[in-house]
Amino acid sequence: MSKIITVLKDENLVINKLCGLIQDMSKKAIEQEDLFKIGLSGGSLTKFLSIGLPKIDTDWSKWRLFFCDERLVPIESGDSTYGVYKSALIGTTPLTEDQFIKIDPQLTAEEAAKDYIQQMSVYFPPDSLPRFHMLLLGMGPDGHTCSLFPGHRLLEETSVWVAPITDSPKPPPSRITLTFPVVNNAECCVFAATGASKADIVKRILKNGEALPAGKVQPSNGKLVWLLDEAAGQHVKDVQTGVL
Ligand SMILES: O=C1O[C@H](COP(=O)(O)O)[C@@H](O)[C@H](O)[C@H]1O
Repeated sequence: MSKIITVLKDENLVINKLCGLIQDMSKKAIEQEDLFKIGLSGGSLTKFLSIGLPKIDTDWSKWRLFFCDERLVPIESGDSTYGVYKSALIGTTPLTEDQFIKIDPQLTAEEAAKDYIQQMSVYFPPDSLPRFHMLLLGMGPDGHTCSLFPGHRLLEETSVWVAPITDSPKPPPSRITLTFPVVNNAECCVFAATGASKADIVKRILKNGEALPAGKVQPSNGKLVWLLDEAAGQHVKDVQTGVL
């Protein structure tokens, strides 16, 4: 695994760098496979992508957008990650609704996870682990990523690509999430975190090496990138690595 930790001056620079990386990865994937398979997270990432993605240069028709995790709520709810991207990206980019691989919020979490695996099987051969070109990840103040929370039994889940969770410590409680074997099989995983509220957890993971969920993201045959602004990265400037 190659690992890059970069602390940039402010959130705008994080957004520019993140979207520049997405542009480069999309071009490479489209050249090689004629399709770009990317996984999106919710939370603060929705804001970064809503600002940055409309400015990039790419062949949008080749994109297929999946969810690293999703909440089992109606699409109209402010908690629906797809709902947020739908309002922010359809109309401001050439993306269309059918390029998003969405959950069915009418299903139970268990049914939705199985259904999502079925939908993924159209794009990934069922007999090996899915290999996303890129996963865009967030990290909560407790160190969770996707809907993989500290101390939760799903951290050990290895038998399915996508798991249901009905006791998420962060509301809403019912969600589905990619599991670690899939996350760590991606070509490139990128964390973007900004603001002083993330400084302590960033230090615990990147400096102290605590085995929190976000710290367990270590793509076995891929690239890991952490993009931080000065506020989030204030305690880790001395552990910056690599060049982007
Ligand atoms: O609940 C969630 O939280 C994480 C982190 O969100 P952030 O707002 O602290 O960046 C997010 O990555 C995940 O997709 C979401 O469901």
